[in-house]
Parts: sequence; C-alpha cells; structure tokens
Amino acid sequence: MSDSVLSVRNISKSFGGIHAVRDVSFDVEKGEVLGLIGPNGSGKSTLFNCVLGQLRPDRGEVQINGHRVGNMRASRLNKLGVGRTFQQLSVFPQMSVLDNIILAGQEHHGNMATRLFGPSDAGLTKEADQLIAFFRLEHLRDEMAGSLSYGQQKLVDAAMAFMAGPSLVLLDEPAGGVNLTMLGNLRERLETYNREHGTTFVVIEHNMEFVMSLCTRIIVLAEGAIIAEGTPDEIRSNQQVIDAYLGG
Ligand SMILES: Nc1ncnc2c1ncn2[C@@H]1O[C@H](COP(=O)(O)OP(=O)(O)OP(=O)(O)O)[C@@H](O)[C@H]1O
Repeated sequence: MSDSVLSVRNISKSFGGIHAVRDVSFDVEKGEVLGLIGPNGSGKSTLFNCVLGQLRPDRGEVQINGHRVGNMRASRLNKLGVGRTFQQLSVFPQMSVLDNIILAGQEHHGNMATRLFGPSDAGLTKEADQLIAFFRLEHLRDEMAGSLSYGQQKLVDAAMAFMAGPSLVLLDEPAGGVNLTMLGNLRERLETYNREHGTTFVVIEHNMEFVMSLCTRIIVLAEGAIIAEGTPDEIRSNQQVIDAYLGG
C-alpha cells in the first residue's frame, strides 16, 4: 500500500440486493481536500461508514495512516488521528460550547478510567479555547450550545472534530442547512486550517458551490461506483457527471 493518509482499496458493500458501493478505490495524500459528491443514494455515506470502520465492507480494505481499519471503536480511530463531523449535529444542547468541545477532546484522551480519575483538565480547556478563537466563537464560549443558531452549532461541530490535532478529518455535509454568511465563514476557516496545519480533509457535500470552492480534488459517485475524478473545473464540465445529476 502507499503512504497515503487514506487508502481505500476495492471497497464493496451491499444491503440485500442493493449494491450501495461497488469496487471503489482511491488514495488521499497529506494536505489534500477531497470532495466526495454524487446524487442521493449514490453510496457516499456507506463509503464514509466503511472508511470509519462503522460498517464492515463485503470486500476491500481501508488504511488510515498506514493502519488497517477493521471494525474499530471511535476512540481507536481518534488515536489514528481521525476527526469527523456528522450529518446530524452532535452537540449536546444543554452543555456550553466550551464543554462540548472539551468533551470531544476527552474522546481522544485515554479510556474512561483516565477520564474519571486522571487530571481534570489535561490541557483540554486551553486547546478548546484555541479552537473557539479559531472558529470565531469567543462570544458564545459559555452559552448553552442549544441556544445557538443552527449555523453556529455547525461551527461548534466542526471545532469538535479538530480537537487533538487530527491528521485526517471527515466532514459529512458541513454546509447542510447553513446560511450563506455562515457558509463563507465556515469555508474560509476550513481552508485556513488546512493551509496552516496541512490537515487532510474528505468532505461529503451536496452544496456544489461550497464543495467546488473548498476542494482541491473531487470524486463523483453514481450508483455506488466512481464515475469521475478530477479538479473542480474538470468535474464541472464532465458530461457523465452532468448526466448522473440530471438523471438522479
Ligand atoms: N442500512 C441500510 N440498509 C439498506 N439499504 C441501505 C442502508 N444504508 C444505505 N442503503 C442503501 O444504499 C444506497 C446508498 O445509500 P447511501 O446513504 O450510502 O447514499 P448517499 O450517497 O449517502 O445518499 P444521500 O446523499 O441521500 O445521503 C441507497 O440505495 C440506500 O437506500
């Protein structure tokens, strides 16, 4: 296998008679921002879940930073340097922004025993505050997450994925439901983070403008298979891609 941050080899996954992912292979190199797009039901989430070890593929193999991903617990993925956001918000509404981000950091630090009996902070507040500043959420730091606008909660969600300085971040529809102003802010912050830290991103996204402006390379899925791969400009003018979306 290569020394890619993420290496996906011949992944297939079916649900009964539905071939959700068909023989998909690709590599993602350090610092790349890869977009994974495709019409509804094209297999993006299934592929993501195979990459994250949450679904066991019928065939194929995934490696993250050279380590094979099997059925892996989230904490082990964190140790491999993987952060993620979810399609649905994963913030706890009754906790402050700061506590939500600290809690995400605790997922990365040791097991339950060290969380319960170890040092109460372990530098997490400082790290959380740095991310709060980076995502320009200082004025909301001590607010209950549930009182924030949806777009602000998506920013908190993104900040949570960056605790413990991951080398690979999987973003599942980060732009979903976010208004235009917040969208520009989110994209700019993600670009800046990628530039400053060399973090690799894989992004599932339906918002074409967002994905085309954020990503350096795009893979298009249709009916579970890769139908195109290239720069945003190449993808925009690819007839097979246009047909897949019009038919989808
Ligand atoms: N747990 C499951 N059981 C049965 N079928 C499933 C399951 N998960 C996904 N599928 C089917 O697999 C196919 C791919 O679904 P998937 O959710 O991966 O697509 P997607 O590209 O992420 O779609 P969307 O953009 O709508 O989120 C679809 O036909 C879907 O109905």
